[in-house]
Order: sequence, then C-alpha cells, then structure tokens
Amino acid sequence: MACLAAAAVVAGAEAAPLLFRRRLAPSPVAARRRLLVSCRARSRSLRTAAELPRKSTSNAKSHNRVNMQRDETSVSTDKERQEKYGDENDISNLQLEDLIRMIQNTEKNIMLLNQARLQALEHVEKILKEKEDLQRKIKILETRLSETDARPKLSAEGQFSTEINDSLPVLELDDIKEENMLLKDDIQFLKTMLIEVSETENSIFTLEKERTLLDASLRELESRFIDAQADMLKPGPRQYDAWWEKVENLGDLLETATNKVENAAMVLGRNHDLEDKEKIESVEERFQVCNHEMHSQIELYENSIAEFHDILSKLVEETEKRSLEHSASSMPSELWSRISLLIDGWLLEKRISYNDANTLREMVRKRDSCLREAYLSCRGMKDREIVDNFLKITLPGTSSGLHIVHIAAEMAPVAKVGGLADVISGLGKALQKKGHLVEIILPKYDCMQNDQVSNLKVLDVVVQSYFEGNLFNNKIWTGTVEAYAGLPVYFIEPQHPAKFFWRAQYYGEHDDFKRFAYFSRAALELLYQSQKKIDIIHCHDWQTAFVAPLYWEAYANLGFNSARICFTCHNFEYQGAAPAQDLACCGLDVEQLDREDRMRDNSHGRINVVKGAIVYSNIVTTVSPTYALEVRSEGGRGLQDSLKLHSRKFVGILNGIDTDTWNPSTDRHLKVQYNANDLQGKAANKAALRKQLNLSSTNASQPLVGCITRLVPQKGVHLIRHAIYKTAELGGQFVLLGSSPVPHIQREFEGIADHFQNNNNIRLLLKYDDSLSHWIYAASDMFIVPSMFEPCGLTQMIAMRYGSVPIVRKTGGLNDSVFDFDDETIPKELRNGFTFVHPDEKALSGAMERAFNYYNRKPEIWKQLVQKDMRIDFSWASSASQYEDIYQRAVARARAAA
Ligand SMILES: Nc1ncnc2c1ncn2[C@@H]1O[C@H](COP(=O)(O)OP(=O)(O)O)[C@@H](O)[C@H]1O
Repeated sequence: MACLAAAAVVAGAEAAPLLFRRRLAPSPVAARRRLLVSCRARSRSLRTAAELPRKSTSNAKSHNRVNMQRDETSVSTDKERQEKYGDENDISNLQLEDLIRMIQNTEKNIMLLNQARLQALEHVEKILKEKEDLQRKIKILETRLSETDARPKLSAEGQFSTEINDSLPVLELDDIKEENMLLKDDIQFLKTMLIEVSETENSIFTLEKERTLLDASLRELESRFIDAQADMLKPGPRQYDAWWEKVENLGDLLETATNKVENAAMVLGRNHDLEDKEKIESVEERFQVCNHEMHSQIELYENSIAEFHDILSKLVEETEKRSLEHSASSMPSELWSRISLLIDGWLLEKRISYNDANTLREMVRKRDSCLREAYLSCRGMKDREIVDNFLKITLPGTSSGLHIVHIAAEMAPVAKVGGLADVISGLGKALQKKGHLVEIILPKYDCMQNDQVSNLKVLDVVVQSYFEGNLFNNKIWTGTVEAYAGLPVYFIEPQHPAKFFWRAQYYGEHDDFKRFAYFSRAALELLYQSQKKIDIIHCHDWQTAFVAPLYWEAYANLGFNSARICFTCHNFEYQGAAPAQDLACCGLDVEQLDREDRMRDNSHGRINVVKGAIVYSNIVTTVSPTYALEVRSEGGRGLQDSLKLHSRKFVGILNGIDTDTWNPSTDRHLKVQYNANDLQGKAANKAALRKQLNLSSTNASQPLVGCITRLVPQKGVHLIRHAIYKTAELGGQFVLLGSSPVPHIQREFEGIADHFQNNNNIRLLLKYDDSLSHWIYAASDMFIVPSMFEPCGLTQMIAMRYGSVPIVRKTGGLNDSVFDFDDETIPKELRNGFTFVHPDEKALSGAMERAFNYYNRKPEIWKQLVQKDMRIDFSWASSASQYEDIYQRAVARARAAA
C-alpha cells in the first residue's frame, strides 16, 4: 500500500508543475506589467461605462462582483449628475461619492481575500499532514513491495527456499492478491488526495485573481483620483500631497503583498516536487513566514485604507462646502440678472408680494446658492411653478451689498453716443462684480442696438406716469447686456403721442428737455411701483438730473424714500436749462423750485436741471479730480457757486475703462490680437488698416496718428485740423474717425476729407463706427486728444491700452491720466505720453514734434514707452471702489438718521 501511495505522489509531482506554470507569472516585472495593463483596461472600460451607461450595464454582467459594483456606481453617478446638477462643473462631488463607494467595495474585497486566504491555509495544512502520512505509508509500501518482488525471484531460482520457508512466514498467493487490492485502494485514495491538492491550487488561483482585482481596484482609484483632482475645487496643495502619498503607499503595500502571494504560490507549487520531509518542512516554514508577512501587509493596507477613508471624508466635506459657495458665485452674472428681472416682473405683475420680492432680491444680491438651485431646476417648468419654486426657498437674510439703480440716457453698446455710455456699463459692471445688485433704466430708443440685448421682452404690465397733467402708459421692456456681464436693464417705452424716443436719434431734438423730463419721471414711477428697497439711485447728466428733485419733492412723501441720490455730471457744458414753466411738465412745482437756492439758473433766470441735481442730490460727482477743480471756477459754466456751496458732497472720480471690452489680446474687432509682450500683432493691424483705407504701405515704420472723437468745439476741432496737416508735414499718416452734431463743423471736415481723398497718407472717416474705432486704436502709433476742456476723456486711456501713445492737452481728466514723457518733475514711471498746455497750434506742434522725434530716432525707447502704456491699469476697479465708498457712506448716514 505504501509503495502505491509513493508512486501516486510521484505521479502528482509530475502533473503539478504544469498546472502552476500556467498560472504563475514568470517574473515580478512581467506580473506588474500584466497588472498595469489589466488595470488600464479596466479603467478605460469604467470611463466608457460612465459615458455610456447602457453599454456598461450589459458589460458588467460578464464581470465579477467587484466589477459589477463599480459599474453600477458609474451608472448611478451619471444619473445623479443629470438629476441633481445638470451641470458638468459639479462633477467633482460625484466623483468623490464614487470614490467612497469604491473604497467600500475595496474593503469588502479585502475581507473576501482574507477569508479565501484562511481557507487556503487550512487546505494547505491538511494537505501537508496527509502528505506526511502518505510518505510514511509509501515507505512501508516500498519496503513491502521490494520484499514481495524478491520472494518469487528466490523461489524461481530454488535458492533459499528452505531458508525462506523457515525464516519468513509463507505468503500465499491469495495474500498477495489481497495486498494488491489494498494497494489499489491506496492508489485510489492518493488520487482523491491529488484532486484535493489540485482544488487547493484552484483556490490559490482564485485568491490570486482576487488579489489582481484588488490591485486593479486600487489602480482604478488612482485614475479616478487623477480625474477628481482635475475636476475638484482645488483643495489645499498640502492636502493633495498627503493624499497622494497615501495612494502611493497603498500601491507599494499592495505590490509587496502581491509579490508575497506569488512567492507563496510558487513555493506551494514547488512542494509537489519535494519528496523528503525536510524540504516540505522548510517550505512550510517559508510559507508561514510569507503568510505572516502577507498578513501584516494586509493589515497595513487596511489601516492605510481606513486613514485614506478619513482623509477622503474630510475632503468631501470641505469640497461640498466649497462647491456650494463656488457654484453659487460662479454662476454667470447674466443668470443673476435674469433672476432679478424675473422677480421684478412678478412683483409688477402682482404675482408675488413686496416682502417676497425683497427677500428674493436680497438672495440675488448675496448670490444665494438655494436661489441658484431653484433657478436651475426651473427648466421646462410653467410660470406658476417657477414662481412657487422661488417662493419655497425665500428665507430671511441680510446683505452688505447695495441695490444700485442707474438712470441714464446712454449705455454701451446698446445706446452709445460718447463716454457716458461707456461709464454706465463699465461702472455698472464693476459694481456688480463687487457684489452689488445693479440695474440700469434707459429709454427704449427706436435706434438702439437691440441685438446687444439678450432676452429683450416686454413685461405684461403697464406703468403709468405723469406728464403735463395726464397719466400716460409706459411699456416696460427688460433684457440683459451680455457684453457687460449681463447687466439687467429696463427700457421704458412711453405710450405718448409725441413718440419721445422714436426719433431715429438719441439727442438733438427740439423737445429734448421734455423727452428726458418725461423719461426721468417714468423711471422713478417704475421704481416706485415695483416697490424696490433701493439704496442708491444714480442719475447722470442733465437728461436724468430731473430725478433728484422729483425724488425728494414728489416721491419721498409717498414713503418711497429708502434710496440716496447720486448725481454725476459728465460734462458741465450741458446743463438742461429751460424756461421755468417747462419744469412743470414732469410734475415738479415750479413755484417751489424756481428759487436761487434750488433750481433757478445762476445767470440766465431760467430753470437749470443740473443745478437742481446739485442741490437735491445726496452725492454729486464729476468724472476726474482735475475737472472737479476746474468746474469750481470757470469750467463750471455758471454753476461754480452752486458747486462751492455744496462742495462737501461734491467729488471728482476719474473714470475707468472696461478692460474686457478694450483688450487688444482678445478684441474680436482686430485683424490680429496682441499684447505688450508681443507687438507683432499691432504692426499687422497697422498694415491691414493701411490696406483697407488705401493708405501707403511703402514704409512700414511710417508713424500712424489716430483720432477718434465727437467733432465738437470742446474737442479742439481747430487743433485736430492742425494735427492733420502737421502729421503730413512730419511725414506721418493720419486717420480720423468722428462725426459732428454741429452742421458747420461737419461741413468743414467733409471739406478736409475731400481735400485728402486721394492722398495716400491722410484719411478722414466722418461717421460713428465702433468696430472701426477698435481697429484704429490698435493700428495707430500715436493718438491725438487736443481738447479745449475734457471732463475725463476715455480715448486717451483706450489708446494707451492698445499701445498708441497719447498726445493730449493738459486739461481735466487728460491731466489726470497722461503725464509728459519729458517732464522731469513727474516720476519717471508715470510718464506715458506727450502733453501741451496752451490750446494753440504751436503748443500742439511742439508736442507732436517731440513724439515724432522719439518715434523716428529712438525706436527702442519708443517701444518701451508703448509697452509701459499697455500695462497701465485703467480698469474700473479703483474708481468703482471710490463710488462704492461714497455710496456706502451716504447709506450709512441715512440709516443713522433714520
Ligand atoms: N466716431 C466714433 N466712432 C466710434 N466710436 C467713437 C466715435 N467717436 C467717439 N467714440 C467713442 O466714444 C467714446 C468717447 O468718450 P470720451 O473720450 O469720454 O468723449 P465724449 O464722451 O466727450 O464723447 C470712446 O469710447 C470713443 O471710442
């Protein structure tokens, strides 16, 4: 029996290596490569699953349990994403949830692995014991077999027969047969044992498979983390470092564990070759050591996973918190504007109460994330449902942001005549960016650029306003101006027979006084009826100066008095003077107001609306500090005494420019975009403009002088004319873009344009063309602003942003923004252009000659000047802060008084 058992073990030893050769990796490197490949494949399949949920579900069926769990997670994540967020920006949240689920799955898998490993160990122990027994039996059997073999041989030779007969018990044939039967049984038994051995091998194989999957899970986690890292809201770099360190540790640990398992399996395989007990014992010992090591590695792995889990939870918490903040604040401002307009519309249409409207407005101001969610979830809902949805989330709250309403006659790019339009949009956008709720009210001009307004729609409401003893209906339109971060705008369309804003032009009508008196009244009526709790009503120039006296004389008494009035005069040349009785048209009490200390003009005995605004406003501003000084004397055009009297509330704040609209590196109007570091594009724009305007291109470095302006006396038209001739004399090229509301000036310039029609160095374009203006700023080397007076002036700032060096007269805002390159009394870093003081041709010529000189003779210095100019910060940031400051002080004073 022992001999047969031994033979069976030998047979098993031959079969076993084949089995192991098939499943064991030939080397750790190859094994690692195989793992990586399978890992990548799985990662790819998972990603595909997230994108194609159906496909992944069907694929998942053919995979094992771990696979299934992960694929289901992907599918549900995808669904959740669509349901909860509808927005790819929030994917990071879902990936983290995903990761947590995967960690949990991985932990389950580790438990399974442990169980399988324990089972395998039990099997191995059992097998080893049985092996020992078997070996013992084999030895006995071998001895007996050799004895059995020896006996017939001896009998056949006739030798020792007596000896055998005498010394050994005589074995009958039947006994041998019986012995053989027993041996057969033993062989059968050994075969069963061998089957068990092979089953053990299989279970180790399964174990290894589980481990491979575990490894793949970890790789998957790593790849998910890489994705998550890209999408998540940038938690602190230190957090990520710690996190990655953990992942790397886990990877290493798993790799070590993998090697141990492989070694153990290999050793187990080899033991089939071992015949003596010593070897088996040493194998067993090594197996125990490996097993122990593997156990401790798995423990470490589990601890690391737990730690990793903790870090993840914290990360998730923080990310959720940040994601809420971020997602609310990151919603484009045009969407907030739309919400704001919705609320106002509902209130005017009496679909929500005043209190609810105010609460919602407060939430808009605070960029409340609940409101954002409510708005985003409204897609496809009916109006009533949307209102309900919004009302559900009304919560009490406070905000430090202000509700600011600008009432103006212009706004870029919808209704632009000059700088006023740029200021309304630029300042509005900057204030909105600072967290204030900003709205604009404009007349609905027939000639305005409707295509610049998004979602332009008429509200289902009619606002009535007073005019000349009657009430007139007004249609109220709403829309947002995307070019300026979605500023919300109201457009008032009077239903008045005089068709005030259906004149195919903005200004210049015989009844301008009445047109804008009507508009100012209707704008206040709109605010009053929408029951807004406004902090600041900001009116601009004489066209909306009526608002100040109207507010305090007519509306404050009605309880509409929460706001403080800010009036900005962009140009004291235009004051809205008229016969006193004209003031009555908008409901103002002429008797009350036609007084020296109120609205009577200081010199002509007429009524003066700018003076009224100075008297009645809480804050009065103008558009540069130098101009604020100038208007306190001659520049005030008769209002200097009023300004002096009200000097405590009067301040000059330099305008900014909208640096998104005026940005050579992104400007869509340019042929080639460029920046201060790369001026090639500027040269390309110059070449293209020359070609377009049929100007000479023979000398690429021939300087090009630009001028973009309203052609009015204020702008120094005689000096502009002189600059044209002077440029020709200096060997440069000149491009003028401008038009004039003054007929004789327009005619004069038409004559000059004709004169130079065939000249290949001078071109006059007598029109308004916004797109062309961008191109000229970019193409020109120098820019002329020879104004007689200039409240602020934007063109010199825009020119510098586009690398065109300004040549300006030292007045008003030009004096606050351009500093002479040769003036040694000015710090060098501030010197950015060429200035002249006297408003005459000689002074202008001097400044031009100096500029040409630098350009022609010192190209390196010129280039540095161009680059310096392009880098100056003319954004609204600082000016808007100054406005914010004076608004807040006025509001604080009002609250204190209340
Ligand atoms: N003919 C024109 N075509 C296009 N834009 C013009 C034209 N004339 C003036 N502008 C633009 O109008 C604005 C002028 O602002 P500013 O310098 O403050 O002068 P003002 O407001 O006195 O007209 C600038 O944005 C300038 O580019």
